[in-house]
Amino acid sequence: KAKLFTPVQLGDIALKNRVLMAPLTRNRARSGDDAPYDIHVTYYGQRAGAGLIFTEATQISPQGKGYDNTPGIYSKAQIEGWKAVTDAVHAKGGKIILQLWHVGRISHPDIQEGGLDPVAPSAIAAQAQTFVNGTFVDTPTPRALETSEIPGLVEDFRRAAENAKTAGFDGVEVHAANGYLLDQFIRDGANKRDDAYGGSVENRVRFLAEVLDAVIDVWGRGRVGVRLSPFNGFNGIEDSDPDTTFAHVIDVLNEKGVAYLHMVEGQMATPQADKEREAVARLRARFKGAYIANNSYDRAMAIDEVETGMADAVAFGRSYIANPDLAERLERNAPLNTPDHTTFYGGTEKGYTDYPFLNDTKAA
Ligand SMILES: C=C(C(=O)O)c1ccccc1
Repeated sequence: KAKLFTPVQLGDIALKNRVLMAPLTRNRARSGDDAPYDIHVTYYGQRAGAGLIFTEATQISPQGKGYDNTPGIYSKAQIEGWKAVTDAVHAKGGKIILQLWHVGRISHPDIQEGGLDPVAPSAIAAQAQTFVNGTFVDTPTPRALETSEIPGLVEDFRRAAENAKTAGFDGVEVHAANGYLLDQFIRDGANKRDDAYGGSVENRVRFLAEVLDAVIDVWGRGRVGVRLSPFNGFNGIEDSDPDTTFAHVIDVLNEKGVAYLHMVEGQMATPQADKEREAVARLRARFKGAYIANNSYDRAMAIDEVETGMADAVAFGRSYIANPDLAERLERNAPLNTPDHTTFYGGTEKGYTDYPFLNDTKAA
């Protein structure tokens, strides 16, 4: 049997297989309180065959929200909503961790409490759009955070990590990828600060290091992972020297002893270019923990990536949208449902919980 379909230990978390469900924003949290509800219990429960489920990105505070209907992990209703999700996944023998998210400048005053400007390391607008009140809007110039606000943000991550524990998750992932707040601090295109959180690579990675200290204090290093996207330009983020910048980020992850690194390889939803593949391989070799590969993998690529030891597991996004039983289908080399991209974002059951299982397929 291919190694992809065998168990693996991710820090303190034992996984039954190495076919993981990647974090997927679906914009279906309940309007009004941004809490998960019964359709989320069904959706995640259906996908419990994955070795591990990463939840969709989940904001740590109202300030950390950037899009319509993304879920939070800061209120009682949200914690209760997520508890029903983790109970359903565990009842079916699955494992699930929550992705802790703060969008930073990828937001809009219309979605911020009191209509305030979104916050970021510097007052530099992303060349990006977000989806607010049912329409795409340009992200505005954010307000640069005061140095004195950083400890409060670290506390927001700590509290969210504690709430995730209350909600029954098996661990948490710190979202430091895809041009959101932590990535905005790391990459020099968005961070022009002249205090201890800007300038040198060490300074730009400081905020992530402090967040990891807080989250590891809550969970222990064996149940904390990090999502990175060194070469992804999504949300208008860039760095003048990603190899150097992310080599230092990896050194910090090694120093903190995080359980795993979850890498968005290359550009969003695009197979890697050769130079990106080589750069990712250098970063992967530098990291001392477990490595999860992600981004446009198909069955053959995933089998090979794990067989050669390049990755300990592979996370699938769009394939898991359309195939609740993806792990089983891949192991049996069965046909896959085609994802309907028109229902990726927003709505309710349609395109969310209504994809068929293999054994649902009418006899041919
Ligand atoms: C949370 C996201 C990410 O990490 O890229 C996201 C948000 C909106 C659309 C797609 C993806």
